[in-house]
Amino acid sequence: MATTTVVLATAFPVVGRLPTVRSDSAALPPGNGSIPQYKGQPISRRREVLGSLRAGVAVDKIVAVPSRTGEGKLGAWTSIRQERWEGELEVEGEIPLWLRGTYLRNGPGLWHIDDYEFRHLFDGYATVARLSFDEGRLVFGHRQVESEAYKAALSSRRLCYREFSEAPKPASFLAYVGELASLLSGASLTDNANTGVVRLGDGRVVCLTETTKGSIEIDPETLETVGRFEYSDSLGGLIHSAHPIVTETEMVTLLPDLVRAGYTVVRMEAGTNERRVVGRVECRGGPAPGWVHSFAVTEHYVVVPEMSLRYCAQNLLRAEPTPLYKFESRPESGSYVHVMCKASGNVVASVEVPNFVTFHFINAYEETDKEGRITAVIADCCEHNGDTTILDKLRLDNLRTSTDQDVLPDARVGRFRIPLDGSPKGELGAALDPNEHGKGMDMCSINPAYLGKKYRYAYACGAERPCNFPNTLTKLDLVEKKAKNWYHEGAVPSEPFFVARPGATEEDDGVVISMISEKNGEGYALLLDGSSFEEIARAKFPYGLPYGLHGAWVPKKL
Ligand SMILES: CC(=O)/C=C/C=C(C)/C=C/C1=C(C)CCCC1(C)C
Ligand SMILES: CC(/C=C/C=O)=C\C=C\C=O
Ligand SMILES: [Fe+2]
Repeated sequence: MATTTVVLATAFPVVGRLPTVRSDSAALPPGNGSIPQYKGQPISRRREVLGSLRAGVAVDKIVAVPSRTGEGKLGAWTSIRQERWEGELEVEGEIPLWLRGTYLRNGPGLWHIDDYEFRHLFDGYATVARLSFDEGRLVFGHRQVESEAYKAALSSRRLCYREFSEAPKPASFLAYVGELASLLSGASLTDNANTGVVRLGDGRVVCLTETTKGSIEIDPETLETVGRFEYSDSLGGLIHSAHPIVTETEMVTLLPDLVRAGYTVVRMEAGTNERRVVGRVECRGGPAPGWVHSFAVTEHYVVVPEMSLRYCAQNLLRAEPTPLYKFESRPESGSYVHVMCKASGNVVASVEVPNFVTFHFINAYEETDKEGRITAVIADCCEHNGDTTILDKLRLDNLRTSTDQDVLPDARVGRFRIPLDGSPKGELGAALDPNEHGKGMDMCSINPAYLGKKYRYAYACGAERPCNFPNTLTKLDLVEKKAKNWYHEGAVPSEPFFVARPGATEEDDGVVISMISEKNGEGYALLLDGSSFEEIARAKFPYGLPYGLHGAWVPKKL
């Protein structure tokens, strides 16, 4: 079998081999097929290797690689297994000399086990990419996160744990009863830490997902899996928000309580593994808590969203995915936002708000009157106009096949105003005209120095239509209510990540990093100037990377 070797002119050694590639995703037909059988039964969902990759690709051997001429296509949605790749990239343009440190990006990049294809973007096994910047040079690394779920799939060649939409199918009723027990104990839940990555105040780097056990420490330099991040407290809780708020001193997160619908707000001091309870929010709607992927904080408060898209016990138990996966839409139960005082743990406001759907909060801050009294909390999020269909639009067959159709549902910067005067209702509107960003809106970042404070700029992915996925990088000016957009035909950019210039006094003084998957199957790291939003540098990857979700910045130790 022919393979292509990528040779890079580099002062750094290139470590590792090119990835194992499953298929040319762009050419994959839609369709579901059946779930693999549990406990050694045959895997029944099979597909041919399609497109321009060489036939006979096997998962466990490096037998096919993309060529640099584009004959091996690696779109954003191509499943890739990469045990380790590391090497210096050639840079076009200029990387600012002050940019010293490592950008890490995590995401689900391996969407198959042998011939069995995962269905949903969120199912794939975690894949971390790194860009290390120093003295204007750039080193790239790429590696799988070695979760138990990933290792078990690799060795037994089948799905072994419950992923976001996939679950091993019990072979018999008895096995089903066993499954129920292991779901309740958490034993069957995945630890596939594929959503994001955070650098704790003490320097440890942890990959995360929504299951608590899916907290996995990695080495930011080698990307090696260090081991499971164990919480030393006895708070338990099988799930948590995938997006804790992390500062130099602490990490704050939410633990949804599926039994007594509510959320526990917890804080973990840097340097410890012990979460302590800040307070508890009782849900106002029922019967289960609303799904919480992320939340927001201000200087004094934690903003706890309660969406009417709620966790659903029946759907949690199902092996086959439903259109809303583990959730159900209950608009009649109402939507709420709760505000908890960080110092006392008291809930100081709990308001009903219009129906909303969000994955990602952008930021929040306190509104004050002329006397400096706090009158309200303002919280911004990437809001999908209350429409839950975005969740199903992130199915891989949709992402792979409807690239030229305008099927991305509209979204906006949803701005909540939560009064602190005891009023029963909060407001929700668009922070700027959604046409400014093509009515696509997700995957946001801000200057971290403005966390919880009044802020002006956010960076996110917007849309240039027609599209089936956010395909622009957009800089949002929330004061002027304008957006500047970066777009390249056919490209899929990942979350724009803002890194401030040390010593900067302007909010947008810094760079924005994104990884781009190109239409021709290649890809590159892109650096935009935070202020002008113009390109300042790019560096081509040795092969196109699968799409990734969220990132973190690890400053170079000086
Ligand atoms: C990748 C991403 O953004 C979200 C991943 C979410 C996951 C893996 C959720 C998993 C879950 C289960 C396996 C069962 C319990 C519910 C839930 C937390 C949704
Ligand atoms: C990629 C995404 C939504 C895109 C919609 O426009 C959501 C990702 C969620 C998990 O991190
Ligand atoms: Fe997320």
